[in-house]
Amino acid sequence: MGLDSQTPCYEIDSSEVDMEESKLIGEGAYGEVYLVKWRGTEVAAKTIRSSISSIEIVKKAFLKELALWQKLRHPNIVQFLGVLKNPDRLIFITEYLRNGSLYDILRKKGRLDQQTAVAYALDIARGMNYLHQHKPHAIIHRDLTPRNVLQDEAGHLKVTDFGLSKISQKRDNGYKMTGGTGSYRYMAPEVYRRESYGKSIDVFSFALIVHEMFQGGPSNNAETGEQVADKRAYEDSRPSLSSYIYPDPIKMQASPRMLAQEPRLQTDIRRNNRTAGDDPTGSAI
Ligand SMILES: Nc1ncnc2c1ncn2[C@@H]1O[C@H](COP(=O)(O)OP(=O)(O)OP(=O)(O)O)[C@@H](O)[C@H]1O
Repeated sequence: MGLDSQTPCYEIDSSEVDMEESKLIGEGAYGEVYLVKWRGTEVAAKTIRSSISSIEIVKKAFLKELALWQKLRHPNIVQFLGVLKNPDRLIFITEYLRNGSLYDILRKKGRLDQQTAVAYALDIARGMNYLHQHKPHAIIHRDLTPRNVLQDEAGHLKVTDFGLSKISQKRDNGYKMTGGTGSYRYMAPEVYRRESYGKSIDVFSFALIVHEMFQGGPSNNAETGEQVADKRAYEDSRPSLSSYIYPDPIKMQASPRMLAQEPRLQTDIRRNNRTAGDDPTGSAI
C-alpha cells in the first residue's frame, strides 16, 4: 500500500524498529500502543486497527492529521516522530513518556496538592495554547482527557492525540467522539448536542481536568460518561465547586467561566482571560 505521496509524512523504515521486541503499554480507541526501540532510543509505537486504517478515506484523513502533528514542536506537546513504512499496518511513532498518563497519576495518587495541580494545569494550558494559536487554523484537540495527557521523566505534562478523534466521527458518517467512554466525561455540551463548535470545547474539557486534579478523580463516578455528558448538555449540570479543597481563585474565577453553557462566554485558557469567542475554524464535520 505504502504512504500516500500527496500526504507528506516522515517515513521511518520498518527495519529500524524491532516490533518483535516490543512491549505492550496500553490500548486506546484506535489500537494498541507499544514501547519499542528505534535506533537505540525508546519510543512509543501506536498501531491503528485495520478496521480503521483499511478504509482508504479514513486512512488518508489519519495521515493528514499526522502530517500536521509532525510540524508541531512544543515542550508540552508529545513529539511526533514519524510513520512506519509498513505494508499491512498503519503505525506511527511518538516520543515515549515513561511516567504514563495523568489518568494513571490521579488513580494512583488521588487528589493532588495545590502546587502540583497548578503546575500541571499550566503545563496543559501551555500545550493547548500552542495548538489554539496555530496558524492559519487553530488546532482543536477535541478529546482532551486525563488519558491524553502524559508525563515525562522530569514530571512535566504533555498533551497528545489531538485532532485524531474527529476521524472516528467521520467513520460513523455522523458525529460521535471516540469510542472510548472516557471521552463523554470531558465533552463540551455543544459537542454532545451536535452543534458547531470552536476551540472553547477544549477549554471546557480543561476545566474538568483541573477540577479533577483538585478533587482526586472525576465527579459523578456512579454514572456512565454518556449520562454525565447528557446532563451537562441538557440539564446544565456542572461539577460542584463548593468543596473546601478547591482554591478560591479558581472557584470564583476560572472554572465557572470555563464551564459556561454558552461557548462564547467561556474564558480562554490563555492567561490574559480574553474570551475565546466563536471560532469558525472548528465547525463540526
Ligand atoms: N507516547 C506515549 N508514551 C507512553 N505511554 C503512552 C504513550 N501514548 C500512549 N501511552 C499509553 O497508552 C495508553 C493508550 O493510549 P491511547 O492514546 O491509544 O489511548 P487512550 O488515550 O487511552 O484512549 P483514546 O484513544 O480513546 O483517547 C495511554 O493511556 C497511555 O498510558
